[in-house]
Amino acid sequence: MPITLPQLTSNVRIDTDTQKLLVALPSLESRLPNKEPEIAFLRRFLRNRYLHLMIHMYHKLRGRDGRFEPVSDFGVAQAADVYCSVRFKTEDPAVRELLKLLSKPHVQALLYTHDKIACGDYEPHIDPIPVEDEDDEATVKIVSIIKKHNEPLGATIQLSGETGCMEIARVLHGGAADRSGLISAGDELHEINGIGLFGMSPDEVVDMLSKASGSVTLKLLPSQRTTARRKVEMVVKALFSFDAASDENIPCREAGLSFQRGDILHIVNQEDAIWWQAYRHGDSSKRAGLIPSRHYHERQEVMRRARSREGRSTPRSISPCRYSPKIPRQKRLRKTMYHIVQNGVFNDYDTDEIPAYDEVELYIPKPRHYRPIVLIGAPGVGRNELKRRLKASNPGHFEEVVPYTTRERKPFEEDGKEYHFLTREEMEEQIIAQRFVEYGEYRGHLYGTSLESIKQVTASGKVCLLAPHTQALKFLRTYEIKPFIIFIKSPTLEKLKESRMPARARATEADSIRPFTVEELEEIADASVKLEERYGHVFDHTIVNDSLTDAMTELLMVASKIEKEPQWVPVGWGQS
Ligand SMILES: Nc1ncnc2c1ncn2[C@@H]1O[C@H](COP(=O)(O)OP(=O)(O)OP(=O)(O)O)[C@@H](O)[C@H]1O
Repeated sequence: MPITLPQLTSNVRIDTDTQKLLVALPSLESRLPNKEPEIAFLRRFLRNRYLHLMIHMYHKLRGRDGRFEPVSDFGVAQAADVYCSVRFKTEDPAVRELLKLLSKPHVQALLYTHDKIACGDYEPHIDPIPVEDEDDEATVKIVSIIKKHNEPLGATIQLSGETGCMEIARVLHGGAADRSGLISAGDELHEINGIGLFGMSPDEVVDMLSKASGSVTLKLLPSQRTTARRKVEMVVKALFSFDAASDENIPCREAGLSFQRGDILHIVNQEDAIWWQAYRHGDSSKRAGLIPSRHYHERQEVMRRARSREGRSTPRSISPCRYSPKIPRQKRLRKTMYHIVQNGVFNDYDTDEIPAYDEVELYIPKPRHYRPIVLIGAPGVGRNELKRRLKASNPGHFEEVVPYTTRERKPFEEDGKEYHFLTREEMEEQIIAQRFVEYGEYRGHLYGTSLESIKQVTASGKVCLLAPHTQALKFLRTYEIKPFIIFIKSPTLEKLKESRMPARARATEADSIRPFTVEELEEIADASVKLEERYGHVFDHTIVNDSLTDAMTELLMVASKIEKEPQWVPVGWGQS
């Protein structure tokens, strides 16, 4: 394809050296008759306006026409600084515009060129790369990696602000680069399979690397940094879900590790403040990917919450825990015995805390010392029904706690059987001492579930069953209690309507059958979604209570599993 160059215009002065060359061209033509097209190209080139502008600039810089003093020679680093300090303030349109500008390759190239010139680094020079010289082995390293088809190199690459060279930003644990043991963060990457990378963008290099398979040879200049690699390995439960493909800030999407809330991850590297490295538990290759650091996730979440607060027209919505279907009081009394009292102590669990990762360890079940099973769910979803059925499936093995009350004992009641009876003063004292996981008042009497009675059931060698209010979780999730929390989830509204029609509701207690209104069912479905959103990170298992038979089968299966199989628990719980 012919190359057309802009023609020289009259306002650019041709320097004397170029003039001499132009004058010499005709004699060159006569001596090289078969090179006419090349000489014609050279003529056009020598008359090109941009060449003369460049020569003009060169003379200026060399001081022939007076000197320019640069204000700074680290524009690239300054731009990177600015980028990092404002990258999270994306709600501001001016910041978004700035980030866009700073990410443009031509702006980066301009800054890079500026810095080179400002440093006086414009003399042509070729880096000596004494590859074959044994004495200089430490200067350049040639690494050959056998890479499977489609296998990533396992390293991220960036353009160094300091040197302008392509460099290894991080080596991903377990990847091809890591397995070679020869590639480190900070190494300059100069060639891939003999092809020089000068002038290429990181994306082009990544593309080139991903296409290469079989033996891939890299020429690297070792990093001068003396980073003793800190080997930290930590097993965590992810308390949020992450989709690498939709994160705008991830340095390399392909290197990201997407995960779901509840997944168990092995974090193998936390050197980077923003991107940690982890592999999923059970992944036999142990090849790590990038995951958001705790700090980065918290910042993102704070921003997301702030945005959603701005976008909300009504004031802060009430906690899903406070949702409760409008069940006639009399019937409610029979079933739940008491209402939760809102109290400052409970409120802080639902929560400004941002769940990120919970460090976990394996808990090995012990014979005759079972973790209490806690059924959590929207009021009316069926927690108590399932709890009753589970107890009925093996009454000698499963046990409910005996609640406390301040009401008068009836003649047929035994203290410690139906209730533990306390005076109001005694019970209030115990409430203040935080001995109750939940309590409430009904018709002038206090009712509550104490931590002590849960411990007693466990100590008796039975599985303690609880169906408390969500806010009790704060008191239950302790090393001493070690609850296994099962979320009883509402099915879709349509399915809820089908299964909860009075004719179909099959309660174990005949008097607990009650008709639900459509409004109540809507509240159950809605509260269930909100509960899962807010507390999902503490649930160990989820059962959708659509068909009672299916939900029961699953509950029995889970209950048997937790007595036999090791489980991930918060670190510290597994010790005894
Ligand atoms: N899967 C189901 N199909 C049909 N009916 C169900 C199902 N699960 C529960 N029910 C019925 O729904 C009603 C409410 O259940 P349950 O009392 O267990 O709710 P809950 O979650 O304990 O709520 P509350 O806190 O109000 O007691 C009961 O009549 C129960 O029999």
